[in-house]
Amino acid sequence: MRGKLITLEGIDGSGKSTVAEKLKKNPEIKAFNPIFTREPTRGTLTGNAVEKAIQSDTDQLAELFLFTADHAEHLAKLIKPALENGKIVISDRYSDSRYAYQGITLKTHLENPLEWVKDLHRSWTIVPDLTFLFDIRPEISIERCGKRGEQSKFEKLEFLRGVREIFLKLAADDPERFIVIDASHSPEYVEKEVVKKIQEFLSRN
Ligand SMILES: Nc1ncnc2c1ncn2[C@@H]1O[C@H](COP(=O)(O)OP(=O)(O)O)[C@@H](O)[C@H]1O
Ligand SMILES: Cc1cn([C@H]2C[C@H](O)[C@@H](COP(=O)(O)OP(=O)(O)O)O2)c(=O)[nH]c1=O
Repeated sequence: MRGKLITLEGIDGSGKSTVAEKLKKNPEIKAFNPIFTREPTRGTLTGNAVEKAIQSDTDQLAELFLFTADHAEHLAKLIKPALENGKIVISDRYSDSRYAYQGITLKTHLENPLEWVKDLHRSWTIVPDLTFLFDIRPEISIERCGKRGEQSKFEKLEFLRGVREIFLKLAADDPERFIVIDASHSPEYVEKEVVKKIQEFLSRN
C-alpha cells in the first residue's frame, strides 16, 4: 500500500521545526516509524542553491524555479520512493510554502502568481494526504524569530501578513486536507494537538 504524506506549513517562526523535533521524539509517532524531511532540502545541490538564493538579492522568478527544482529533486529522491515503500513521510514545508510565499514575491512579475505557481506544479507534484497549517499572527512569529537570532529576508511584517492570508485561503479551499492549528499556544499544546490528529488520520486511512 502507498504510504502517506503529511506536511507542516506556516509562516516563519510559526513553530514548524519545533513541532517536527517533538514529533521525532514522541513515542506515539515513533510507533509509525515515519521519515522526517524538509523543504528546502539540506545538503543537496538544489537545497544549497536555494540557501544561497534566499540569502541574497536573487530575482524572484529565478528563486521560484530554484525552490521548484529542489521540490522535484526531493520528490524523485525521497518522497516517491518512500511512499512507494509504504512509509509515512512528514515534511517540514512543502509545495504550499511555494504557493504562499511565491504567491506574494511574484506579485510584481505576474498577474495571478498563486494560480500560476499552482499550475506549474499540477502535472507532476504529489499532493499531501494531510497538511497542518500552524497559524499565527506575524507580530508574534517575528518576535519569536528575533529570539532565535536569525533574520531571513522573508521575516517582514507586511510580507508575512500576505503569506499568512494565502495559507489561510489554501486551507479554506481544501478543508479535507488541511488542519489549522492555533500556533500561538504553548509547544506542548501544539504537539498534543498534532499527535492526536495524526493518530486519528492514520487510523482512518
Ligand atoms: N509554541 C511556541 N511558543 C513559544 N515559542 C515557540 C513555540 N514554538 C516555537 N517557538 C520558538 O519560536 C522560534 C521559532 O520556532 P521554529 O520552530 O524555529 O519556527 P519555524 O520552523 O516555523 O520557523 C524558536 O525560537 C522556538 O523556540
Ligand atoms: C520551501 C519554501 C520556503 N520558502 C521560504 C520560507 C522561509 O522564509 C525560507 C526558508 O525556509 P526554512 O528554512 O524552512 O525557514 P524557517 O525555518 O524560518 O521557516 O524560504 C519559500 O519562499 N518558498 C518555498 O517553496
